[in-house]
Amino acid sequence: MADWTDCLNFGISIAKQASEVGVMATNENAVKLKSSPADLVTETDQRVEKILISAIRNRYPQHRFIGEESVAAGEHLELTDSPTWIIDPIDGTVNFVHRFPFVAISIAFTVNRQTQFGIVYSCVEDKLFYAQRGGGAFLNGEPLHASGQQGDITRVTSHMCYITHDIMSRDDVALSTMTSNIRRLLQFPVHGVRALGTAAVDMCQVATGGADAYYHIGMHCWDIAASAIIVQEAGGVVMDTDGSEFDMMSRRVIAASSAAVADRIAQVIQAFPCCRDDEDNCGCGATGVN
Ligand SMILES: Nc1ncnc2c1ncn2[C@@H]1O[C@H](CO)[C@@H](O)[C@H]1OP(=O)(O)O
Ligand SMILES: [Mg+2]
Ligand SMILES: [Mg+2]
Repeated sequence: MADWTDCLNFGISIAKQASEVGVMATNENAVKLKSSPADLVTETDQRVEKILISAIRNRYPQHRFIGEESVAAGEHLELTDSPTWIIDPIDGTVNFVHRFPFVAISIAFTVNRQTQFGIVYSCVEDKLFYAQRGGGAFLNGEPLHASGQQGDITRVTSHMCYITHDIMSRDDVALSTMTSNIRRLLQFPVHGVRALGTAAVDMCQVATGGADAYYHIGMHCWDIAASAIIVQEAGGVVMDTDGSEFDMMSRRVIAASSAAVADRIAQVIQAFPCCRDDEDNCGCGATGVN
């Protein structure tokens, strides 16, 4: 089996460099709207993606890329069997613009469409989450372990802490489904609900054991691919919101401390129409969700 450790180490070093010269070096206030008032892009997002892709391309000229800002600029999104880097240059752009201190660079690497490693660098916190397939998950070099929480409602100590998401869509159907899902989740024994404003770092909280579950519908592959393998390698579970196998292109994810917790969430939440990442005009009827 091929060993992708060199690529992992290279990805870690360029994520840190791009954070230093791009994310942390910039006070950005030139903002453009994308799909909704919560979906923003700045020149720094675009610059950081260029820094990452040109460094990787220089070192690995045969590799392919799926980058959030390249796709936004019109590049076709297609995951093939070739080695592919899936990049979110700034996860948490709204935070970045407001200087709310959670922004991350998220990088996943796939071969034969299977994720080999994931890197989430939380720039302001200087926290480096990473995991390689079969090699465990780490935070700044220390092993990560999901909580193992089973969601046993008879024990106060087993009450869960959920991480949830920002509601970024302004579409009526999506909004009412998401808010009613939060009400449904609060019927479980829940100690607290949190959201940091970056899906990648939110999901990594499940890998640390600090949160027991995260779910969302409407993210893109670059938001969740890296943190999904980090959760799995920390002993957590990722699945589709309908309970089926996790598919990074489906834009639906539950990340949880155990299969029991993930299953319970899958049973209560409702989905809303949302086109797959790898399907143009899928005809699902979604409006304003992208
Ligand atoms: N259409 C959208 N609008 C706003 N945020 C989105 C989004 N799709 C994904 N997100 C992600 O949702 C989280 C909170 O807004 C972030 O991780 C953000 O990623 P981004 O910052 O890379 O856009
Ligand atoms: Mg993102
Ligand atoms: Mg982004």
